[in-house]
Amino acid sequence: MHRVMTPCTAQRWHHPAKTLFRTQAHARTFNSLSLITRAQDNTGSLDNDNNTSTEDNTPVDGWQRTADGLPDYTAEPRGRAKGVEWKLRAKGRNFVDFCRIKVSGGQGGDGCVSFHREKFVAFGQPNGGNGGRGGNVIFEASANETSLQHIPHTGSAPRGVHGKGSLMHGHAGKDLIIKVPMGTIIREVPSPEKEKSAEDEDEDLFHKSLELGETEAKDKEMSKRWVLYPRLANSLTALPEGKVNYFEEAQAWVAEEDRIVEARRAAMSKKPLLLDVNEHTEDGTQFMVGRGGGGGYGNPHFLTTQNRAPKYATRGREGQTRWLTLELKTIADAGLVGLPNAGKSTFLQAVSNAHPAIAPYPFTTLNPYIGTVDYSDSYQVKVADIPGLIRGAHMNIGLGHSFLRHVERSKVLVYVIDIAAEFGIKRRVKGVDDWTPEEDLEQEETKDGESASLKSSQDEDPNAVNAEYSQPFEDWKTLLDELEAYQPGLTRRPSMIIANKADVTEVAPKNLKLFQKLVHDEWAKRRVANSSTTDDHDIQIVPVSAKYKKNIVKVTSILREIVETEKAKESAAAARKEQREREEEEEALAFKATRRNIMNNSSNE
Ligand SMILES: Nc1nc2c(ncn2[C@@H]2O[C@H](COP(=O)(O)OP(=O)(O)OP(=O)(O)O)[C@@H](O)[C@H]2O)c(=O)[nH]1
Ligand SMILES: [Mg+2]
Repeated sequence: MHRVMTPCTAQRWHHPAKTLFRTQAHARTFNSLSLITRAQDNTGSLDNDNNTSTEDNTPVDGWQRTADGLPDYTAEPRGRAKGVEWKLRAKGRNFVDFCRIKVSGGQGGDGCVSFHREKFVAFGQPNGGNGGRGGNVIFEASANETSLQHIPHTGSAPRGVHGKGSLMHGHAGKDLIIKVPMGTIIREVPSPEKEKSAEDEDEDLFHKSLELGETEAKDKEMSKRWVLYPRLANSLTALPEGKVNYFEEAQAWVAEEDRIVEARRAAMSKKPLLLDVNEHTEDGTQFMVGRGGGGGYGNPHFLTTQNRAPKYATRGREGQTRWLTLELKTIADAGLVGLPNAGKSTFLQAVSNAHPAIAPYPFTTLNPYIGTVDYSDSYQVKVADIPGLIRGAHMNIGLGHSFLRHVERSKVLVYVIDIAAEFGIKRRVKGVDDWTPEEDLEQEETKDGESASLKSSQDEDPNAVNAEYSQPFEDWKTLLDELEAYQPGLTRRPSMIIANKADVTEVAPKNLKLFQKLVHDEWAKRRVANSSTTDDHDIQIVPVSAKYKKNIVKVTSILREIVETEKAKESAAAARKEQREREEEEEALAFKATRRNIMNNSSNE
């Protein structure tokens, strides 16, 4: 069975037949209708109302038109350019793989002050119920979620229900369950809201007392923690001489309990929360991230042998509030890495039944996309297609490198190289090549005012074609450099190269030969340099045509081989770790037993 997971936004830019219409039947109807309209337009035999879009040149479907008024599928659709610009401006900050959320557990329900009332029972016992606990905020690992798009900015669980008379306790607030995709890292961050200090609170109280009068302000403050029986406050102020103020006693108890709860909460929040929902996490595992506040006590809680009619109850406690950042690092077996337009999405479409956007302009893919490659024996390999990488991505050029986090967790790196690329000169990237610190220094040293950087660029002719120059090789090196700049050691992962667009027979075979030679030389050099740490694997280069699905099976079988080897290595390492831990535990137990024996023997003597 094919299973494709994709963020919703990634599906936005498809072939028009896929974007505009829900079903293929709709698309077919539209295509046949539009063909009829076009045919009629060309013959000019029909001056109908339907072709207003071609008349006033405003295409209804957003695609640019060719001179003869037909949609130009090779050009970037209108409106999309804006989307790309926005993405480029935001440098990946607006990916749906990072978000911040404020979670707050629900407040506890208030306790109730109530007394039993019955005919001939004038002064019944207190019977106010306790308030219910506030709801918790819970994150649940879900294999069905693929992005953080659905995560709200604030997640507040509902409060507990208040207690009622006749000892009816309020029920607990419902837990708020937020589903998070596998591969999410949850971190607690400091609150951006300014916390009120004790001085600020005093000042607030002072202002309130100016507004309301001192006693009223105090009552209001007290009512934040206490539920008082009507007219209790008056009776407390006019307490006859010699009568004990039980309320003060109750306040002291509650203050002591508050202190303990605060200390426990402070101890718990000392270490900021850090959760990793990774591939070892089971689907449906729940993590409590915002604890609901406890419910308030009803008045029977304050019943003592002396005080038979407590006329106060407490309010529910505030729930726990936390600020969390969620970062999604897609978990895939293989990550496709390549320059824009190399054919990553085309390859993914060829090997899986994913339908990523494919178009001949750069940055077609704006969000990571995952497809599953299915083998005949039901084995599956998850492949992640990420946006194109360009030189300088580590300096946040292009879409930046924020999306590289999606290959960070891939076991295998698959470099997709356009083997038909033929420029002959080094591609210059704005912001990377225009300026270097060395150029600046040279400029300073130049006395005659002529820019040294200009001179140096004149000295070496950029258009000079080097016999050993290979654009695909330069592209591959760019990818390696960018990955290394993002995370040192990333390129040491098991990897393979897809030499895509091998169907372009004019250039591809010639390019491939040189590319293979240069890559093997470079790889050998790197293996020597990193001999202590590099896995001793060679890099395989497979020429394919993703567009025409040629040589795809070879790639998928090599990919499976590498993934299986890696998985076997991982499970062997996990088993070794488990064995070591078990041995350590047994050793510790044996040591304890021996010590106990020695102590027993010495006490017997
Ligand atoms: N001739 C030929 N063209 C190909 C092949 N694979 C992809 N293309 C074309 O290359 C262009 C870019 O393909 P995409 O799959 O969108 O490239 P991408 O690497 O995903 O690009 P970005 O998403 O922008 O990073 C499209 O016009 C494809 O039709 C191939 O094997 N042969
Ligand atoms: Mg793409």
